[in-house]
Amino acid sequence: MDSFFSDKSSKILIAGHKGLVGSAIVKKLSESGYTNLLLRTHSELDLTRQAQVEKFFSTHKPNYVILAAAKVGGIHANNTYPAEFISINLQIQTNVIHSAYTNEVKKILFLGSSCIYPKYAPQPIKEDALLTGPLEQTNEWYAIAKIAGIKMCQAYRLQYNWDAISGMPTNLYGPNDNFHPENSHVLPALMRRFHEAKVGNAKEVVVWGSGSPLREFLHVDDLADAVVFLMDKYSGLEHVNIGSGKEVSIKELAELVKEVVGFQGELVWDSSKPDGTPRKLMDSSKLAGLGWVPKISLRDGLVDTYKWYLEYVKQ
Ligand SMILES: NC(=O)C1=CN([C@@H]2O[C@H](COP(=O)(O)OP(=O)(O)OC[C@H]3O[C@@H](n4cnc5c(N)ncnc54)[C@H](OP(=O)(O)O)[C@@H]3O)[C@@H](O)[C@H]2O)C=CC1
Ligand SMILES: C[C@H]1O[C@H](OP(=O)(O)OP(=O)(O)OC[C@H]2O[C@@H](n3cnc4c(=O)[nH]c(N)nc43)[C@H](O)[C@@H]2O)[C@@H](O)[C@@H](O)C1=O
Repeated sequence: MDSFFSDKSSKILIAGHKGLVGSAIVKKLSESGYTNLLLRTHSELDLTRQAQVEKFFSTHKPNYVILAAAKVGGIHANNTYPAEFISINLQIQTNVIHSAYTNEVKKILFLGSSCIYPKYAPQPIKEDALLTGPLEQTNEWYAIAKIAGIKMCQAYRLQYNWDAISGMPTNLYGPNDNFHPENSHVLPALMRRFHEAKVGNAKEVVVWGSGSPLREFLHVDDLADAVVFLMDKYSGLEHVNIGSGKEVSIKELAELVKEVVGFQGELVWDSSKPDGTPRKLMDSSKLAGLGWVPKISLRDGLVDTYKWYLEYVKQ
């Protein structure tokens, strides 16, 4: 009767609402008429602190939780801060999932990442490839935390018959992304570098690695749409892949970002930087079978993101 879609006045906690994913989910829910979103910044509520999290849940009693708060970063950040990536993510997800259960949240959605799968998983990667082989080293600490999150949702579902689900997004991008020069993901890093090179009349831009790795990108507005769809339509033990189904090489991506930004110079490849996993195209046919498909092409999404960057980020 009071399902996620039908009761627009339900109290919904969107943890991490200032981030790339959380902000897109807030926008999607607000546009869809949800009126009772519970939003706390990191400084207002530190999710690594168990006592703070428990107090928040027992005071505010959310009906639903979408967990989009995490320690997140690109290949360099993952490789450089392994202790933070495993410990912060384990703490956040353990505190939030457990307090959500004990405070009778009706449903929780946990977000993992496509890096949970084995480095050499058969492509496109189906959900059942989880734990079938060794992980990519550059992000194995983050991946281990994410796998623990999926397993925690499964364990609570099995023991308590509680509606905890997990979505596995592919590489995401869009407004409110992190544009840090070293710690961000490839797409915002290149957008910023090409923009600064264009403005500074630089002749060349450095791009990391060999350019040969393949990646699958999804605009964050599509991801937010899929998350709301899963909150309403999916209840099951297995996690669900959320991808675009389209992959590009890093070289193709760099050329596309260069074109969208309007940089006229050359690309220089820095082979001292790691390539990471060679390929991680997910099979998102389970989600398609439930009735959800993405809408935003990579080119349109890049144009939209650069427009946002010019309005909100550029110096
Ligand atoms: N971006 C991507 O390409 C992908 C992301 N994902 C997953 O999606 C989810 C969201 O990622 P994304 O939006 O990109 O990440 P962001 O870094 O953009 O956002 C994460 C948010 O979590 C908050 N946060 C971090 N630590 C804490 C804490 N201790 N207490 C409270 N809030 C905290 C951050 O606040 P603050 O900045 O103030 O610390 C930030 O607002 C994550 O689970 C991530 O693993 C999955 C696949 C790909
Ligand atoms: C979403 C996913 O994202 C991370 O994995 P990743 O896909 O390897 O991340 P990435 O976006 O940082 O790099 C993609 C590719 O791009 C190349 N590359 C070129 N030039 C730049 C560059 O300037 N910056 C970055 N970051 N990469 C660059 C880079 O060398 C690599 O070959 C996980 O750690 C983890 O966070 C996770 O789950």
